[in-house]
Amino acid sequence: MKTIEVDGIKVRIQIWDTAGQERYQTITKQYYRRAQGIFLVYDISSERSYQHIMKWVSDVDEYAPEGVQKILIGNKADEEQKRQVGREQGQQKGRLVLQLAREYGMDFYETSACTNLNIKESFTRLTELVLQAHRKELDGLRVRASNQLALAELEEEEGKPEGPVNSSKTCWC
Ligand SMILES: Nc1nc2c(ncn2[C@@H]2O[C@H](COP(=O)(O)OP(=O)(O)OP(=O)(O)O)[C@@H](O)[C@H]2O)c(=O)[nH]1
Repeated sequence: MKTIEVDGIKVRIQIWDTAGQERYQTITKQYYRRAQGIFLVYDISSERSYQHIMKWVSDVDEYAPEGVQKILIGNKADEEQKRQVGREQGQQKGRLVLQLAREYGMDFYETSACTNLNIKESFTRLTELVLQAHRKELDGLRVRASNQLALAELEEEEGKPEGPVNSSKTCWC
């Protein structure tokens, strides 16, 4: 659990670090179901880790809720001398890193847990995206609720007898 401030609002976020290894996949997939935001992380010094990103993307598409927010992260940016995946050069089935991120609607950051590069920024951004999505969903619900209310009022109005009810006029004696 961590509390961060986004747009002046204090937000408590729960962070899960899922295991990357294949043998923990069954457990990992269970975490997707309740996720609101996901970082897809590769290691810039490992082309192999970048090649796995597409598999993570398709798992997220399959197991995470529809509106889940995703950010692509190239970690270990401090390991420049060991870099195998460039921001521009890293290829994933012919797509460059930035192209891949754009195609899947993901923001992209290079980070370093060692030097703290872009750590706060990426967490703040993901939280911002989750809040925005949440607000949109709430706005949608509000519009739908007020439409239904208006419809109900209209139906009630239509159900009423026309004109004012005047007891003296309805009396035949
Ligand atoms: N140089 C450098 N090393 C890092 C960075 N982030 C993590 N590491 C190192 O990379 C190794 C693996 O880190 P983990 O945090 O265990 O990676 P993980 O992705 O959670 O690994 P899985 O348990 O397989 O999912 C450790 O030795 C870390 O110290 C970074 O930004 N820069």
